[in-house]
Amino acid sequence: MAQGYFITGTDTEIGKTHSAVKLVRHLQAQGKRVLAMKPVASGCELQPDGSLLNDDVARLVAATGQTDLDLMNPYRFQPPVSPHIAAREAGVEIELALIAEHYQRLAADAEVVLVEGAGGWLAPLSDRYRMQELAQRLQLPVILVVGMRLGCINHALLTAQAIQAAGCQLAGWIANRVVPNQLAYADNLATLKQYLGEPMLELPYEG
Ligand SMILES: Nc1ncnc2c1ncn2[C@@H]1O[C@H](COP(=O)(O)OP(=O)(O)OP(=O)(O)O)[C@@H](O)[C@H]1O
Ligand SMILES: C[C@H](N)[C@H](N)CCCCCC(=O)O
Ligand SMILES: [Mg+2]
Repeated sequence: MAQGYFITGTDTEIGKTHSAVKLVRHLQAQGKRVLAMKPVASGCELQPDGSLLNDDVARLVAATGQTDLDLMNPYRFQPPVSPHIAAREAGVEIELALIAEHYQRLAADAEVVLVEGAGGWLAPLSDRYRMQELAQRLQLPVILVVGMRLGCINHALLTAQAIQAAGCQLAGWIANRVVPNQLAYADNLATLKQYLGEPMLELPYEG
């Protein structure tokens, strides 16, 4: 059975997928078989064959080589809005049990499974569930991607506090440089280290 990780972030669009792809490649370089999961994706494009494809999913499968997109991404919605709104508009009830079943099937076939949330830690999936409940249900340690920019210290500490309060394990965090020249980057990083410990990875800005 694979070791799984739930990848969350300080916000949407701060590099969860970017970081997940880097982690996939890093683990593959160690000889590990890695699979990815994006259980719920909003902001999908309609394909010529009528299916929906999310860019995160495309980027993850390009790294892992997965072919079963229904298994890794059971829930997809076209509008680029919060998943609970997209699901409600589509008349879909997101079921954690179904996601857990898909996760188990991926985990049976890999050494590491990376599960990317959507948005941040408390982004809603429905009126009942948020990303937090999904991570709890899958019982996965959490990797927190911090999009390094002004305001990220507050967002990172709030998120870390919520992860711990939920009884989840913060396995590590990634300092992802989403802006080219964050003022006082080194001091920001040092402050985050004081609270969160060493990051597992520091990713450069790739402009
Ligand atoms: N280190 C980086 N350097 C340059 N660009 C980056 C970096 N990290 C992320 N980006 C860019 O920022 C954008 C958002 O990144 P990404 O899609 O990984 O965010 P996300 O947190 O996964 O968002 P979502 O909540 O939609 O899943 C992308 O265009 C990505 O290429
Ligand atoms: C469409 C977007 N790129 C993400 N996939 C979904 C972001 C959800 C954010 C919810 C919120 O916290 O307001
Ligand atoms: Mg993403």
